[in-house]
Amino acid sequence: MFQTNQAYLGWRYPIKSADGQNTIPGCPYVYPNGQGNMEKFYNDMSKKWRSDYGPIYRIWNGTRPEVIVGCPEDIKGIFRDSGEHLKAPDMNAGWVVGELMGKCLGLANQSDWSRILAAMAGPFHQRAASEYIDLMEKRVKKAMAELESKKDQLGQNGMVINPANEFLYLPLFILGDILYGSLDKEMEEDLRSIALLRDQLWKEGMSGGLARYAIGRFVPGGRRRMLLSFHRRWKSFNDRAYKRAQDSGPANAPVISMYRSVSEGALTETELLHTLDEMIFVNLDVTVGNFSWNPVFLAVHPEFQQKIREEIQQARRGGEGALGSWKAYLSSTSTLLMSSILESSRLKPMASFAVPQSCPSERVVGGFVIPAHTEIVVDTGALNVENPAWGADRHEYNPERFIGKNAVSWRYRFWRFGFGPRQCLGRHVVDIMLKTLLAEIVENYTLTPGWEERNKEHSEWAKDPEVWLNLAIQPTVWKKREMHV
Ligand code: HEM
Repeated sequence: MFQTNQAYLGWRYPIKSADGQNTIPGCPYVYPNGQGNMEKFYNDMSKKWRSDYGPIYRIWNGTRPEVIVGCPEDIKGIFRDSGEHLKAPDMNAGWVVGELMGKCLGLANQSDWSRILAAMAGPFHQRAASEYIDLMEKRVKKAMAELESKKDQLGQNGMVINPANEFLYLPLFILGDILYGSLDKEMEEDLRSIALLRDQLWKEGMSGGLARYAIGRFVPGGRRRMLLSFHRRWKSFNDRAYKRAQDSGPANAPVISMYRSVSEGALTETELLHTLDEMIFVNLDVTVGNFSWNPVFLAVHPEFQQKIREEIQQARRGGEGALGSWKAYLSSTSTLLMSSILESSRLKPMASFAVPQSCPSERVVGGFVIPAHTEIVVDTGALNVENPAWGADRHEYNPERFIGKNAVSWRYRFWRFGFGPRQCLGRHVVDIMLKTLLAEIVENYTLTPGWEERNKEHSEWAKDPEVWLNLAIQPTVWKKREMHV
């Protein structure tokens, strides 16, 4: 059966070199999941596959082919019209993932994409992002105070911190405040507990098997019950949040206009709930994972900690060379604070592979003819780290490489929020969120490594094997700085 599948899939999805002589290299199909998503994300096979097959190759996500690419020239040819791309249905992960977010903005195509975007983008425009700084600072200070209150458990000589544990719900609450108008205690608790259920379902979905193939829908049992419970609770939470915002919340809470779009027929209820899921839950993991490496790199590099601290002190004083005000500092994209976030995301991209998407027309990529509608995936490490354009020190942590440079200069060689006309909707807001949190930490604490084997290169640092994204597990020691005691 395996041989037949392999031969059939090769015939069904031919990908040949431009001269027709060679077939694209890549992994053989393996029943039932191919190389997705456990191999691709959880086990992060990127280095091995790159070394086995070269810069462009094919894997199987279930029985769907995915072409992996990682050269800037290829990325440019593929993503210049990303607004016209087709996203893989349900991320090629199967029906459970589809039930959670299959109709969200990030997986919608072409005219559906523009329609959902028009209804959901309002709160995430660049000009809106800095308006959330007060709200973010309030949430960050609350999270830090909670951390301080655990000091006795965590140790007087410095707290051993795993940011993924301590700040897990911070982005959830910040996004909740933005979307629904300041969350109350009950809503916080509700969101926290729905997030736990959602996390269980997501893991099921990503593990494949019956959660991938449609037949699994008809298998009674725990998975179906969990899904039903999640759908019921998620809808009920949003309906209540909408009603609260309408009756007594801020009149401009975005949830109000989003619900209005549904009643006016511009958006279906499922599109609304799936996009809110994407914004709140999918991006909770993404944001925490992305943030988690920052304290780890800074702990190993006290010299950059100190430089960022000096920059912060100058901005606080509003002195010469500072950016006028604290909010202007947090909004700026040309500070060392921002550069350190960029450098950490460069060396530890949010995931080893991007979400699959296909071009509406044939493309010749790396000498191979990729037929229209073939799903393409970016190998983020090949692009962000291995590409020689980053220079001889490309494997080193050096935030200053971004200083004085314009984002256009790394447009197709740095994967973070996607490429071309279609990119992450939350990018402006999330950058300010990350800067607000990191500034608070660096200003108030000195960070040192808290893990064994400190002399290991960062390329050997393990990521959390239980999580599909790149999530740091190296604990750091945070010691309160004297001047603030
Ligand atoms: C550091 C954190 C984050 C990273 C690294 C990140 C990265 C990404 C990436 C790579 C994409 C896919 C772009 C593509 O189509 O190729 C994306 C899409 C998206 N992100 Fe983010 N994201 C982050 C946080 C957030 C947050 C907090 C939100 C909340 C609003 C958000 C909302 C979205 C949405 C709605 C899309 C789909 C956009 C579309 O297809 O038009 N993201 N993000």
